[in-house]
Amino acid sequence: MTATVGPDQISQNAVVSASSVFYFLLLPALALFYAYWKISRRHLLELASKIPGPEGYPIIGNALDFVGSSHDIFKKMYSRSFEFGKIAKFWAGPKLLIFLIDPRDVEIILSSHVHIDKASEYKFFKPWLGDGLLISTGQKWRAHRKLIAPTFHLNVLKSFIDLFNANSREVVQKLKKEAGKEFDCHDYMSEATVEILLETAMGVSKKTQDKSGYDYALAVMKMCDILHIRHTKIWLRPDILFNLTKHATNQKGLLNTIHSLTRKVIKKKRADFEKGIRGSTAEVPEDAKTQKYEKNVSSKTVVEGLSYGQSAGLKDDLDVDDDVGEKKRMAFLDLLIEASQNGVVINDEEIKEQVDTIMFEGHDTTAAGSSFFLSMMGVHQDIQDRVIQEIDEIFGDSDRPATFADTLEMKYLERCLMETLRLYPPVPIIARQLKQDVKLASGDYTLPSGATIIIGTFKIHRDADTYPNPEKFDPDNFLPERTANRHYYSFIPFSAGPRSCVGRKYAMLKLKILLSTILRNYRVKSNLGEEDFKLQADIILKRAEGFKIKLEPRKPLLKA
Ligand code: HEM
Repeated sequence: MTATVGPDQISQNAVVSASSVFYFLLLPALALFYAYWKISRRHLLELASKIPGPEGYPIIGNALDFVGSSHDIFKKMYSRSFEFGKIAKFWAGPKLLIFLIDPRDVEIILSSHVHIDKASEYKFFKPWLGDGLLISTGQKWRAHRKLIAPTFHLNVLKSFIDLFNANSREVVQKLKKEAGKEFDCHDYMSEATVEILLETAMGVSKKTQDKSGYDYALAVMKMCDILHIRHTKIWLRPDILFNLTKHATNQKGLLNTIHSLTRKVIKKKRADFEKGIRGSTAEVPEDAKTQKYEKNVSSKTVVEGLSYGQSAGLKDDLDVDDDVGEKKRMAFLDLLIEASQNGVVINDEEIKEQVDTIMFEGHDTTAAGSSFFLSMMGVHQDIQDRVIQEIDEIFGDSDRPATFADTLEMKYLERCLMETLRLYPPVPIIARQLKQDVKLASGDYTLPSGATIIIGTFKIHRDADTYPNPEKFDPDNFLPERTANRHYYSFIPFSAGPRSCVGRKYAMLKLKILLSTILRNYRVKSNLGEEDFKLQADIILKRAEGFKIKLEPRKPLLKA
């Protein structure tokens, strides 16, 4: 009997033989790809083998070091940092991470106009910040940096002083209800920094938003949690896996909250622009205006060997000569809207990306910096006494607003702020992707092209070779005679070089006014010591337990 073969059987056989061919070809293809991958990495592996670092497991490398809560990971990485010298490598799976601590090596990377590419980890910011200043690179970054840096020039910042005062006074009023109780000051600092940014750099009233600045700040904090999860849990890095998780759904909702505020801000500013309105439309109460108190001050920017958050010896594009005198410069969003009219330098989508970038970079960092400062005042009562004494000498019994000249007199407060940024830098690490080999200055090491370089700001700031007794809060670390003897790159809370923080001067000026206004009205207390702080670094350095302080009113409160 002859067996007959039906059409179904024929097509089944065809499928089987096609898949056999596929697997027959797939295996050699995979083997070839693996061989190519190994050969292409030979150079990287060879140079990496000369760099000290912990032993890792096959395939996953040292990825297990990144398991645990945000606080556990931070604690583990910091304690491991003492096992090695000033350079150490880690393997996050196949990815080579090299930590740099020596300021001479850090200078080579940060001062370079070549090594400006951000590490691939920054790509998780893309759905949020697009190609904004923080993550863009190449020609786009150069053109936009050139456009944006002048909008944070000191002459523009001086025009924000009244708004800094008005908003700081509102914080003092809002804090009234917390007097005498333990509470988390970060909530108040976040809300205030968002609202100050809206009224100054964005030039719109904070009433433009339906909700409070706190809702935006909360969405940003939750977004940072998600990004941190993707950085540390390497299996969540591919979009295809991430999109299957609840984090992806949460991210969608959070980005909606964040982007709806930025869209509203831009719409309002455009409408003002079309009506011929320029500058901030936020209202300043009469008693927060400084004009009648402002003395004639020189436009020098350097105070006691420091230039707004970095060593005076370091210069960047924010330190352009003040020769232009009082020449009018434009605030951030005004200038962007005007530049977009010609459509050459920046388009509408790019404006949105830059607004999102400034709103994020400008608020979460400063909220953390000010919360750590208040925590330090609470812990170190003797140091707080000296800050309060300096402020009382400047203002006496008057409740007048702080002028630019006053901020130059706040020398001890400035040293305390620097010391806070040294011990608790809001951006604890900076990461760059190398596109060519780099020879280091500190020893016979060469960083291979393709490696991710981690500038360990937190660790650099606590290096005993630079700072005697490095874990002690000591504002005298910033006395001119001490800063003069230090390597410029041993204090880099705002990064340094061509990609330094564009908001450095803005942040320092605003923080001086905000913090002095709070301390003119309250004394800070704390039940906890620094040893109780549980640090975590989900993008921005925070206290995992919250920034818990207590406030005691000092005298009748400033008028709102
Ligand atoms: C205490 C407050 C602040 C700290 C500690 C801080 C720190 C930093 C650091 C370390 C970087 C480099 C990040 C990196 O390379 O990954 C940076 C970049 C940046 N910051 Fe800040 N920042 C602060 C406040 C601000 C403010 C107030 C603004 C704007 C109003 C701002 C806008 C930016 C922008 C746009 C960049 C990207 C610059 C570029 O790549 O060209 N920052 N900041």
